[in-house]
Amino acid sequence: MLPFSRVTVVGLGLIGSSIARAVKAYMPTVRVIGYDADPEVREIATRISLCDDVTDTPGAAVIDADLVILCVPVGAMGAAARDFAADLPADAIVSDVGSCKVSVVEALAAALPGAIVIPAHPVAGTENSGPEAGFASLFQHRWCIVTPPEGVSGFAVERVKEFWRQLGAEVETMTPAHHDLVLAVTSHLPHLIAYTIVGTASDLEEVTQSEVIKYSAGGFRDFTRIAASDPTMWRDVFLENKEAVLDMLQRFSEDLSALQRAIRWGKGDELFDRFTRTRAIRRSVIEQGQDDSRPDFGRAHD
Ligand SMILES: NC(=O)c1ccc[n+]([C@@H]2O[C@H](COP(=O)([O-])OP(=O)(O)OC[C@H]3O[C@@H](n4cnc5c(N)ncnc54)[C@H](O)[C@@H]3O)[C@@H](O)[C@H]2O)c1
Ligand SMILES: O=C(O)C(=O)C[C@]1(C(=O)O)C=C[C@@H](O)C=C1
Repeated sequence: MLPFSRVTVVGLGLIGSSIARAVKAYMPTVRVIGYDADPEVREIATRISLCDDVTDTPGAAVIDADLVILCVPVGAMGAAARDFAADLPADAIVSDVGSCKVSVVEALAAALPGAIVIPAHPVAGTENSGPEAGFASLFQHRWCIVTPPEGVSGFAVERVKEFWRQLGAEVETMTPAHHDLVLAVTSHLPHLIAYTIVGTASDLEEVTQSEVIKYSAGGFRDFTRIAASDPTMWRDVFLENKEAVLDMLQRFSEDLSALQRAIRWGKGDELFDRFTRTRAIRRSVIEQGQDDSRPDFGRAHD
């Protein structure tokens, strides 16, 4: 059974446009309405028929919705929700896809007092952004973490979970604080490291820009993909998940210093042990089906 029949997507970039495409592909009878603050994005969304309708105001987009999903940068969630608050039907469920949850939960509670808000985070994406970057299969076999507030209706939570299952995701539930800690180490810190290493390489006076490009065949190339991720989105993630990221960064710096010492003092056993442990982690990631390099895994564009 369909959990919703009228879905509104606010923010028609990579994730919003992927949701719109996935709803059309996997729940074809559901009506999808879209809104984006950027008129150029609205124009593209209309031209490529992303939704059944793209409205010029946020209020018109939500007026008869039973699910509204905010797909804007995490620092813009509160403002985007305030823009449609007056027109939101009382029984509509509001959700979001933000990469961190504690600050988004607070922003949405302040912007939409009394509304049913059930946040979620599909742990799936790419380094690209905008309405033309999305694809329907993005969420297939990927995790979607739902962070329901205490006291919210179990039936409403189940509808949001079922929505994500029908888009192909595996659903998990967590508290917002636990989500932010886990994602700080599995997603936010890796992005910070990628932004740093690519910046460091391009700043080296002894190595020319063309050499960085020419010889970036292996590990560095993978870092450049991550470091090409959207600057607005990631600026907001680091500012809004500040405490958890700083906590993980502190641990990372300590571990990096230990490796630095091991290299300086020629402690080969220490390096070997560490690399053996991390190789085992990579192998269990692959065994659990989370290997992005598999051609059949999640990323196949439709
Ligand atoms: N990119 C990823 O890999 C990824 C994965 C999972 C979750 N997320 C989360 O999804 C959200 C969207 O990310 P994205 O990658 O789709 O970004 P994107 O840049 O592709 O799209 C964001 C869209 O939001 C619009 N927007 C900004 N402020 C707005 C407002 N106040 N009202 C209406 N529209 C507004 C922008 O014009 C833009 O079109 C973010 O919260 C991000 O943390 C991203
Ligand atoms: O695959 C990528 O390009 C991503 O960065 C996706 C990724 C991640 O870190 O896994 C990025 C941010 C999200 O909130 C969820 C997914």
